[in-house]
Amino acid sequence: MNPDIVKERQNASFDVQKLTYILDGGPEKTKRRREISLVLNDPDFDEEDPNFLSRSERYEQAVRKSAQMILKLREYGISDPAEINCYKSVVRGNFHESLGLHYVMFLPTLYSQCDQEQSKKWLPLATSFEVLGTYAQTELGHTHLRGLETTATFDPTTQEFVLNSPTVTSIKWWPGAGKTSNHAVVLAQLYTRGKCHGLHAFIVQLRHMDTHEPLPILVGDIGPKFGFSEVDNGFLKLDHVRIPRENMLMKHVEPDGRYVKPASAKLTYGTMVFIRSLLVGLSALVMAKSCTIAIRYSAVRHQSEIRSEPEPQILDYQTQQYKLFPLLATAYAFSFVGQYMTETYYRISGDINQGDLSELPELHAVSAGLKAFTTWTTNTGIEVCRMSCGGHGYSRSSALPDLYAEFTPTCTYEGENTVMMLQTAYLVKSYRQAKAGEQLRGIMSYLNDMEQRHVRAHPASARPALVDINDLSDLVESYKLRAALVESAAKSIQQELQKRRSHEDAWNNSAIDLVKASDAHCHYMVVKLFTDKLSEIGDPDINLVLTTLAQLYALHGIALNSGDFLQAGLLTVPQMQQIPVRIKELLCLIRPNAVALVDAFDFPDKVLSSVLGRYDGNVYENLFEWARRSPLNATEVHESFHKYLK
Ligand SMILES: CCCCCCCCCC/C=C\CCCCCCCC(=O)SCCNC(=O)CCNC(=O)[C@H](O)C(C)(C)COP(=O)(O)OP(=O)(O)OC[C@H]1O[C@@H](n2cnc3c(N)ncnc32)[C@H](O)[C@@H]1OP(=O)(O)O
Ligand SMILES: Cc1cc2nc3c(=O)[nH]c(=O)nc-3n(C[C@H](O)[C@H](O)[C@H](O)COP(=O)(O)OP(=O)(O)OC[C@H]3O[C@@H](n4cnc5c(N)ncnc54)[C@H](O)[C@@H]3O)c2cc1C
Repeated sequence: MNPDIVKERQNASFDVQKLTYILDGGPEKTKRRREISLVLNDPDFDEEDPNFLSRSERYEQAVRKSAQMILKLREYGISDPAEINCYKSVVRGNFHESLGLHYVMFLPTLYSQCDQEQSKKWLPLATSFEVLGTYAQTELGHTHLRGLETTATFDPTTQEFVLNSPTVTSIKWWPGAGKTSNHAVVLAQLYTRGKCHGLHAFIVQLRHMDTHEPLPILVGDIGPKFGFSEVDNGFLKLDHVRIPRENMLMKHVEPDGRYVKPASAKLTYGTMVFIRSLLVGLSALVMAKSCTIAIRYSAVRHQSEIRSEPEPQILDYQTQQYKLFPLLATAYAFSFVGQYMTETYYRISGDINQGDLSELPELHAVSAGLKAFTTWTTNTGIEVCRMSCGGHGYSRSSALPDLYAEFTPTCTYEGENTVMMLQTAYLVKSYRQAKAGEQLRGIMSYLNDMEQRHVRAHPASARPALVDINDLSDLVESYKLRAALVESAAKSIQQELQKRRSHEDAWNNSAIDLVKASDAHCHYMVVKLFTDKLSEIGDPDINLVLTTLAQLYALHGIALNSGDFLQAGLLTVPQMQQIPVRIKELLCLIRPNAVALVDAFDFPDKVLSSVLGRYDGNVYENLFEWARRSPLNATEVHESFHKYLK
């Protein structure tokens, strides 16, 4: 064990184990997660580092791993969805699996959209992995759902739908598992009796069940990408492909071609809401991994000098702390927001299953906004962690390049982040309702008292100084008032309408304000949920250290967005000048607990897969060993010497 890291652990002021329990949701859950993590000792999962493999080898390795996972899940009797998720995230490490989409999109779509008869047919096939599925929605030319071109035309004479990609731009593009899957959920515009009824989901067989040869359908892999090398993102061109009427999910077409409206057309989009909710938790996980690597490495890396003494640990540099500790605070904040998002998703989708759709718009708005907010923040955070590790952060051995490459598409898939932030129509609507005197419920209820607060952009000098910057509840209150930026967005729309612009143009001309409002709303939610969590934590040592992190999260956010807080008169200039001073004090308070705080995330070394983030801190000898495994070192003299240099 590296002596620096031993010393760090001795300095901790709280019980790491107890904090792990809080993150997991209780000691029983930690125990179970650790039992599941023992699978890492299984020699069947001993794999070569994918960084040393070609794309084709990586794909093959991923398929093998996916198949092994299925067999082992059966062998170990793991069937609870949360436990399957835990098992997979342990085995998957920092990469994706080839059957990922089958689990996260195909199966959930079947579960939520099959009627009884369809469930009876498709669920046994899909859960036994005879049917391997993908989710084909995006097209070469479109992702905006109303603009999708693929058609499904009902033919009552044969009781079939005819699926067609009429143009190049309508070719399905991106669906994972282009080579792996034999079925797809295809999203297409439904036509029956000559009328278009919008987007619906259909199950389409793509490949022969025994030979895996494609049916008369053009299907394949779209080629190498920024990351996602394990995943065969695919293309799919359908040329008048016929499928039985029974393959339309939720069966909205009667045998005579009559269309039966669903309770809400948006239920077809349910799987996206599910994944967006999951991505909030994934952001927390990846931020926590990145911080673990960068903070452990910063504790064992010595460089330069502060005083004329031996080289200090780089974690002692104030600037290093300023780079990493706000991200550490973010990892904790997002962990609690992830827990909230999961609970909210299951609560509201439970109501939806019972026929109560009243909270669907809020679920959509919250999941879209938090997905965008947390993935954007995490994406930039991983890169800060990588840079903070200097040159060794650039090596794939650090895992940080892989974490970045694998995570960055979360900002794009399941709804591009700007587009997701623009799903703030709900915010503006809520604002208008509150202004009209309606009492809002839930997370939007803070808009109820906006009129009394009169939060508007007028001179700070005309306002009382509301905020004690050392008081978390005051900080939550100022974030809440900043979230009233939605008022500016609503006003911008109003002004555009007064200039006789159409509603659509007024919306587009106010889009920057709308995204800002959405961002401020999400930021408020994160600060509030983090603060609320503190009241549940009885252990005084843990409460203290998490309160310090929550304060840092809140103040750092204000420092980054100082213009908003000043403009709205929520803070005075002298208070604003106090914030960097307080932030520096908080960095000093966090410093002795930094390693213990990342230890509490409890990532086994095999899951982190990072030479820099090793628990024992023995970085240098292992870096050397890792480099020696590079395929370029397989021979002492590379063949290129004989071919070109000699
Ligand atoms: C603790 C650790 C946890 C770890 C968990 C790990 C789990 C692993 C996670 C997964 C990881 C890896 C796997 C990765 C696999 C990659 C998957 C990628 C898959 C995809 O990308 S699939 C394709 C996704 N595509 C999109 O998301 C498209 C985005 N676009 C849209 O959604 C829509 O076009 C739109 C922008 C929302 C607009 O829709 P539409 O044209 O219908 O819009 P309207 O303007 O007409 O809106 C009408 C109305 O409907 C409301 N609305 C829109 N969407 C929804 C919805 N989903 N639900 C409810 N309501 C919705 C909208 O607000 C309007 O309301 P209004 O009329 O104004 O009241
Ligand atoms: C790794 C990966 C895996 C994927 N897996 C799948 C899958 O399994 N199945 C599937 O169906 N799809 C999948 N996708 C596709 C993914 O869902 C889309 O890429 C995503 O929805 C974004 O759409 P787009 O690529 O068309 O971007 P575009 O919508 O073309 O975005 C380009 C730019 O235009 C801007 N823009 C677009 N619309 C607006 C607007 N209304 N207002 C303001 N700005 C706008 C965006 O902000 C962005 O800056 C995957 C994508 C990736 C990268």
